[in-house]
Amino acid sequence: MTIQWYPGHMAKARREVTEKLKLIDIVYELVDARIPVSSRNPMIDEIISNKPRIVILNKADMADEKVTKKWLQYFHEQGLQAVAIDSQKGIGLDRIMDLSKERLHDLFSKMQAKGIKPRAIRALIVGIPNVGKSTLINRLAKRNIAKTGDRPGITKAQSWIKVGKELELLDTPGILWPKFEDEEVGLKLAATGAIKDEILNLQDVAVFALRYLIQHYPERLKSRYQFESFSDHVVEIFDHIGKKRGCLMSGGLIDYDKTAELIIRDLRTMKLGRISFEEPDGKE
Ligand SMILES: Nc1nc2c(ncn2[C@@H]2O[C@H](COP(=O)(O)OP(=O)(O)OP(=O)(O)O)[C@@H](O)[C@H]2O)c(=O)[nH]1
Repeated sequence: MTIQWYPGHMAKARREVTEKLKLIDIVYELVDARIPVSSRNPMIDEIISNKPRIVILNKADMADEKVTKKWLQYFHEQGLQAVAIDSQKGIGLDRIMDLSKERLHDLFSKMQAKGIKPRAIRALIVGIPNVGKSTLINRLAKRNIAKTGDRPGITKAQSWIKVGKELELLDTPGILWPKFEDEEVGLKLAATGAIKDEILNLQDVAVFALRYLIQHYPERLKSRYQFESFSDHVVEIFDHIGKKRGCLMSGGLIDYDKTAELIIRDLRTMKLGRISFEEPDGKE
């Protein structure tokens, strides 16, 4: 789903998340491990405020492991707990629970000291479109999704999903907007598939991706597209790939749209391996 964000829509999304925050103990902020900053909501700190939070780097199976490690360190240095997961295969999910307990230990001890009966941790998943919120909810819930029903005393009925005995998730995640006014962020979102292809220029996205690959992953390019001699000029690389893969128009001219499509498809289907598009010590 791609949402067209406009000011009214943003305000509504923010209001909805703020409402939900009142019901929960902890926020799971889902980001794309390949672009952990570009896939964040630009106002997230303000929106979440001082509610406990865990940053979850999803789709870690598609990101460069070495870079993901740096990101985990980066968030740690920012005072945030972070974990890298693959919600499609369910890898790393146990760690979410461990970190949640760790983070909420003091709060729950205080509640107990006040005589409040121990209960499950209540959590809300938030993130930009397509980051994997539903996949994570389904994974966590496994097959035995149990809704605990509505809670009294809240304006809008909310359903909870039980995850074992110790965790309850709000069943509708909070959808937030990305920082799309920044062109480079838009290109990164497009390269990773977070933005629908119809609303962007595929050639721009492919050129952006190629430039990044030339700089950070030249070996992957060389082996995927069999370069005999490798130029680091993006147009020559584009031409080479177009020719090599038969993306030609009548008269033998290179079909740049087709070539761009092929490059992007290769990227998204991991034919070029696990790739991260931003690093904490580099550009965002
Ligand atoms: N490889 C990989 N793909 C994932 C992972 N998590 C989700 N996906 C895929 O990413 C796509 C989007 O996932 P969703 O769960 O629909 O994302 P969402 O955040 O709920 O999206 P919206 O409903 O648009 O807000 C789907 O094709 C998922 O299969 C993951 O950890 N690894």
